[in-house]
Amino acid sequence: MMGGVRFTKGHGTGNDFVILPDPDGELALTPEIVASLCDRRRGIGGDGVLRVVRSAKHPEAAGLAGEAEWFMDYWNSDGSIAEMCGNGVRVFVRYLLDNDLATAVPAGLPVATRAGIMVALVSADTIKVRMTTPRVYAGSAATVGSLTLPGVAVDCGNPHLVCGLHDGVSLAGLDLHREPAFDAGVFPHGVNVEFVEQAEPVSGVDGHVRMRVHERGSGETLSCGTGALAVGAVALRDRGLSAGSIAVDVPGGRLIVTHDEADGWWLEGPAVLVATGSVL
Ligand SMILES: N[C@@H](CCC[C@H](N)C(=O)O)C(=O)O
Repeated sequence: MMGGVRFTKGHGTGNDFVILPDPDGELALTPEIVASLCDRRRGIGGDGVLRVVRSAKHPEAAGLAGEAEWFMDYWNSDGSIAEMCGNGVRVFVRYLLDNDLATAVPAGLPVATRAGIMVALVSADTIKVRMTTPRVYAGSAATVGSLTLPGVAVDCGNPHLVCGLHDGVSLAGLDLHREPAFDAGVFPHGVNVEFVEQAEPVSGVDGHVRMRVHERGSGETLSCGTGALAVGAVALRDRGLSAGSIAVDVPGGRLIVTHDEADGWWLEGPAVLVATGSVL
């Protein structure tokens, strides 16, 4: 397949990635290769692939090379390409730092993505990234089995549909083995669908919610950073807050979404590397 190619495995709140170092953009990645690397039984296993390539060496990022040395070339586990991955970019930064490809700077480490430049602040346990401003723009709905749930469309650089649960519907009870049905007129390129329920108050934040997600191109995952951003934006809006922080619990842990009117939208959580190896 790609004999001898080195990889690292990492995750952010259980959203896991195969990281492929390719500084000069020489790997001939295809959707089939990505899908086989991500296969959990016959491959390494992952929700997606993060190719680590110099911006100057990738046709989609060369224009950003003056602002960010590295480009996160993100692929979903089915081999499709996405604009952005919030957990992915945090794990990508952990990889750059641990492999001496970049150093953390107080002003933030810039990373190029298909959704533009993201800037990362690093601490011992977490990586916090300034994200694209989420745009809450339309009402829509998702159908899971016999249940149709109204929701709101949110553009986070990639498409999201945030659906709140009404009384009598439990988050744990949703069957997300299959892709929820959605309105292709609203989401012509597919959509990541988040299901949200309110959670008990926790200190230090303005709200606390729990979510599950069905990701475009990857199925149900343990976490989605851009999904948490979309959910956080809707939660702040629903509380009438133009700034503040929301704790978003995902099956794989907790992410914190913060909006600071002067400093933008931030996503914070753990980012961990777990193994390295080479593809046979
Ligand atoms: N898990 C990611 C999102 C990955 C891309 C998504 N599946 C899409 O196709 O838009 C995250 O942490 O944001």
